[in-house]
Amino acid sequence: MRSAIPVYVLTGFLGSGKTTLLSRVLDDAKARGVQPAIVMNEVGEVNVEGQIVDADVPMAELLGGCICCTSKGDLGLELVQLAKQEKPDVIWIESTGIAQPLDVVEGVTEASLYANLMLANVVTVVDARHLLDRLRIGSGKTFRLMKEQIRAADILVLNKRDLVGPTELEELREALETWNPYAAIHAVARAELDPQALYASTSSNGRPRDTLRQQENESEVADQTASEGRFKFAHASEGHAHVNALTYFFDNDIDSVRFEQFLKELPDNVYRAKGIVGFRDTASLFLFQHAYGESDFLRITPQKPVNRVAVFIGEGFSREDLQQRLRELEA
Ligand SMILES: Nc1nc2c(ncn2[C@@H]2O[C@H](COP(=O)(O)OP(=O)(O)OP(=O)(O)O)[C@@H](O)[C@H]2O)c(=O)[nH]1
Repeated sequence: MRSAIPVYVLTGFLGSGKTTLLSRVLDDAKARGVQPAIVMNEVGEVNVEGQIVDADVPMAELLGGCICCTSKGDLGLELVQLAKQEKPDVIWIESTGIAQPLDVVEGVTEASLYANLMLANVVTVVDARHLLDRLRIGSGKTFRLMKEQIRAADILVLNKRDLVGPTELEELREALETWNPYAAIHAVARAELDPQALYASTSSNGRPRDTLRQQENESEVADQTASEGRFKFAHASEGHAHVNALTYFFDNDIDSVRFEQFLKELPDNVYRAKGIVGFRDTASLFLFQHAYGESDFLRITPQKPVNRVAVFIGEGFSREDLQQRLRELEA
């Protein structure tokens, strides 16, 4: 019998660099002749990056909700279907930036009851700059979720090291080691690391998955504080109550300068924006990314028709205001 298909879970807060890392993983798999399959989960109604992923990589999409609550059952079904139909060598799940990792892990382990697959590593990508800022504040739901994602990891990718200084990087490394003494830490920029490091076996470092699960259960009865070196795991639905998303489809091309200005002026409670836009001053399409105050534009030539669309994810922002401003850009 063929050995079980390893399933890797990629997690990390919104905009930390998960897709950047996944694209390296896919390139590496292609170069080595390994057939991957991916499951991409998005809070918005559209999988922006999924529209430009290589067509020969089987992909399941879970849209309009987070794996760890609204799409949890779907994750199991998609995994079983992918495993049986595509028979890939490896499956990567990119969860939303707001996913509670342990719920995703549970979805995978459940699926392994029905298909020949098994949970391999949980890889958490951490945005160095963002974590540092949250560390300074030292509380809040986002900070708690980041810590949960860090604690659940077998491998930690401390990304965006270009945005912090050496002393700050050391401070972050110490925090990661305190919260998760079991995971290997890779401090990188642009998720630049040898993807083979992600496949390293974790059984040898004795990472106690069961202990982690036990801690989660304990936390339901004990309200622990960060100062005690432990913290409370929020229940998934509570953790998401504050998150909202807007998906906006453009009917028209827009002006590039005004759009850049619009991104710069996005309110602080919009953590993440991404999409595909057409600009009036050029015939090309662009994939845009906006995370934690920084924007990127990449000219794309999709091999299939794509939507002109923008997705915004944040906490308690006014969807109506944003929609109005987007309509003005189209006028
Ligand atoms: N400065 C800097 N920017 C980075 C780095 N890595 C990724 N980015 C940028 O950060 C933005 C978000 O990267 P993604 O890889 O899309 O992040 P993600 O975690 O997949 O985002 P979501 O799926 O929306 O949660 C993009 O604009 C990237 O180009 C890095 O190391 N340094």
